[in-house]
Amino acid sequence: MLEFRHVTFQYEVEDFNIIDDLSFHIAPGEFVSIIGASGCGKSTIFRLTNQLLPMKSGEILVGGKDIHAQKRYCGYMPQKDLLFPWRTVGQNLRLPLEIRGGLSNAEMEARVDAALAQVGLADAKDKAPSELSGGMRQRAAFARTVLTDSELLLLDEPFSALDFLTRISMQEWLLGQWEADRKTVLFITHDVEEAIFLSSRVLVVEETPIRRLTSIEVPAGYPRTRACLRDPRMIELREQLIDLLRKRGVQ
Ligand SMILES: Nc1ncnc2c1ncn2[C@@H]1O[C@H](COP(=O)(O)OP(=O)(O)OP(=O)(O)O)[C@@H](O)[C@H]1O
Repeated sequence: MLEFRHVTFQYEVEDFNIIDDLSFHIAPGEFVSIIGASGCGKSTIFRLTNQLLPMKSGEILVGGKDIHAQKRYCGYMPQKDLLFPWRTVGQNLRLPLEIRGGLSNAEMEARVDAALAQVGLADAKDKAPSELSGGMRQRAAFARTVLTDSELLLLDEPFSALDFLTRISMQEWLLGQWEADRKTVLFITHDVEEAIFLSSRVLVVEETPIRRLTSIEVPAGYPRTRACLRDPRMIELREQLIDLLRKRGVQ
């Protein structure tokens, strides 16, 4: 679904390639987390994938095709929900449909209503984003990301600003969504436990410049509950990942 082929990228103000000849591959329907120390370049991988940044060399393929030959091939959810405060929740969700065009008003409303119902926000359609809790705003932002109709979702620390309990319930909620429609998810997080609870595979950034990602399989199947975190193999993996990150520096 997503393939980096020898991708190199340098920020203009820097004198080195932060991404240096990087190759990796994500299969369709996988849920893969990327973990690594703060500032190591995780979000840069997303910004290259969605063409917010231009690569120096290499190729990025989505669904087997070069990204430059495609539009709307990925949905992107940044760390902050970025709902537009002057639009209602429903109007925020309409945005990707308006940008895409080709749908009647009634069709757009029907899609927005279905998406809101799916994330448990049917009653929030006419509210302002400021009237929602943090968890509700993240669910609305996720619904808007899904309405891009992309098979590939890039979620950049979507729950980092939430309190502990809301975060746990959002993780469970996201797993349920993913188990239902099996889109390909690439998920950046600082939280090792969050990574292993959600993912089938974890990609670890062990060094900057990023030349490779260390891929580690998570020894748990789906459907999954938090009980899996008590499995000795999961506990061992959590400690192994923490050690890997510590080797590189403070998280
Ligand atoms: N526009 C920019 N120009 C120059 N340097 C940048 C730019 N954006 C990010 N950087 C630098 O590139 C490095 C990687 O940034 P990036 O946001 O990809 O890291 P990250 O791993 O996602 O960090 P975090 O986990 O803290 O969000 C950082 O050192 C950052 O200072």
